[in-house]
Amino acid sequence: MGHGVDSPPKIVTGSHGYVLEDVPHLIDYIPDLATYPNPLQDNPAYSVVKQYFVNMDDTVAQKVCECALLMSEIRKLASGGLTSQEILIVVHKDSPRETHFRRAGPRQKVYFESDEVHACIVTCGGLCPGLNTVIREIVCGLYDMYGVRKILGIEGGYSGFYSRNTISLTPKVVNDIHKRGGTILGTSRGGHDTSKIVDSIQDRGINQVYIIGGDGTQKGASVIFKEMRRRGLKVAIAGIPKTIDNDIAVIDKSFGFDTAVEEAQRAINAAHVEAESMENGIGIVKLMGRYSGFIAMYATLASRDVDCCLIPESPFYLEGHGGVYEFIERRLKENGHMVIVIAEGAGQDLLLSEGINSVNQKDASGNKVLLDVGLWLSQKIKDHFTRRRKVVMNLKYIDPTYMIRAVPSNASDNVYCTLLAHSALHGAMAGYTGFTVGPVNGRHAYIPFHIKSSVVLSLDHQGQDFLRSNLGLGMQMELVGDKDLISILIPG
Ligand SMILES: Nc1ncnc2c1ncn2[C@@H]1O[C@H](COP(=O)(O)OP(=O)(O)O)[C@@H](O)[C@H]1O
Ligand SMILES: O=P(O)(O)OC[C@H]1O[C@](O)(COP(=O)(O)O)[C@@H](O)[C@@H]1O
Repeated sequence: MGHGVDSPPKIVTGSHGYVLEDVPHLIDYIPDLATYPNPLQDNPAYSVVKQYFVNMDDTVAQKVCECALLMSEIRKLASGGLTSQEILIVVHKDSPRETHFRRAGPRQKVYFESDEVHACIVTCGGLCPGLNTVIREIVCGLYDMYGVRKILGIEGGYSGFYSRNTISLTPKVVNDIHKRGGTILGTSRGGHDTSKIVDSIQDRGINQVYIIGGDGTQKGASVIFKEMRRRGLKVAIAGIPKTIDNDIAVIDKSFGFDTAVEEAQRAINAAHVEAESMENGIGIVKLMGRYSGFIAMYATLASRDVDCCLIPESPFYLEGHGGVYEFIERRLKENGHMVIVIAEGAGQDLLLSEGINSVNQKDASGNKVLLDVGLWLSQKIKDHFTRRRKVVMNLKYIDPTYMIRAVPSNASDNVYCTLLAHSALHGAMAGYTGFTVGPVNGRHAYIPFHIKSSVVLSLDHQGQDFLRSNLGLGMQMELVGDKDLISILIPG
């Protein structure tokens, strides 16, 4: 048994350019595994649903818009009873198209007996609203749907596998945790020691590992999976992607993002109240977004109080025609006050060019530590207007980052986390491994690690196109300067 560490990705091709980026399965390296009927079929809740299980050949198209289904094929599928949405998104493996992923969901056969399962859950990296909901739903889903009784919580992220305690998780223990922020398991950066982690999993007899975390975490999960496969262990590794920044291209949305946008409204409201209460009032709010401006942009669009939104994808400048100073001056003249939202990753090049430098500091996981652009911008604006232009202005700076991250997930994220957790555990029970899970065009899919960890979505041009094509509800966008600065004017 066992398999080369560098086994190539499982890619299945079909006619009409169909490509399935498949996920590994335990039988890839342990061929004679027994299968069992899915216990869900005996569950009274499912007995009335005849087509509950996902067909082995169902896959999800990555790009709906590029699907080139012929009308004749659409008619054929429609006559087979599929809805138009299913025709576009869930297709049989023989249908023509580009990249596809295996559709998530419960399978007819499972590769674990209920009392054989010994699962564990770990949360790694930064906090994000919804972590507790995902934990809760993995525990309750395994327990209630599959009759699993042994579920361990690993405390303190990856390093907790070999240096911390574990908690026994039952539906009773996790019952109310979705109402709390953070993660009941604790989390950490750094400390990924593959062989110690895999030893710990092996020594404890764990055979399903649920790993909740961002890009770094999923890279770590991928390495753990490869080592499991090398050792030939019957252990399913399921990743659940977490990023509050919502910057993973392949999935529709990440959990916690909705909550973050909602929570950011409180900071923007406060900035607006402060700004409009004073002569020449300026409220500046820094929001999360290391490499992408999704939170800043969505929070801006949701609020209608924001005049200018600066994101990492669009470089901006301060001085001269088309610069931020000019824009502020005009806005104050027009309206007497203004609100600026800036994503944490925006304008980093400007700080560096001024010699403000973090000596390339990295956090324990190796992520670059960003300079505080919100503080910097606030100071620059104060200096410019009070010293150089002799204008009386009042500036208030709000950085709500950790207040936003620490809240419990909202109702919509709770629903999403529940579905995500269920998709993950159905996949692990069905013997899939080395995958992350997420919605692709509205359908949950199992996505191999190599796809997940390599793509980060940038709003770049898309952001501007998105705004251009979607504004019209009384909002107006203005591109200032060399079409670099995105500013959103929202008539009060
Ligand atoms: N390339 C990598 N290989 C293995 N482990 C990694 C890798 N990158 C990050 N990790 C581990 O993943 C965990 C979380 O990573 P981090 O970057 O802090 O957060 P996030 O998962 O949110 O991106 C840390 O324990 C870190 O050591
Ligand atoms: O202060 P910390 O814990 O290092 O986290 C800060 C980082 O985490 C984030 O909030 C989000 O990270 P994720 O995408 O992994 O959820 C970034 O926007 C930010 O750069």
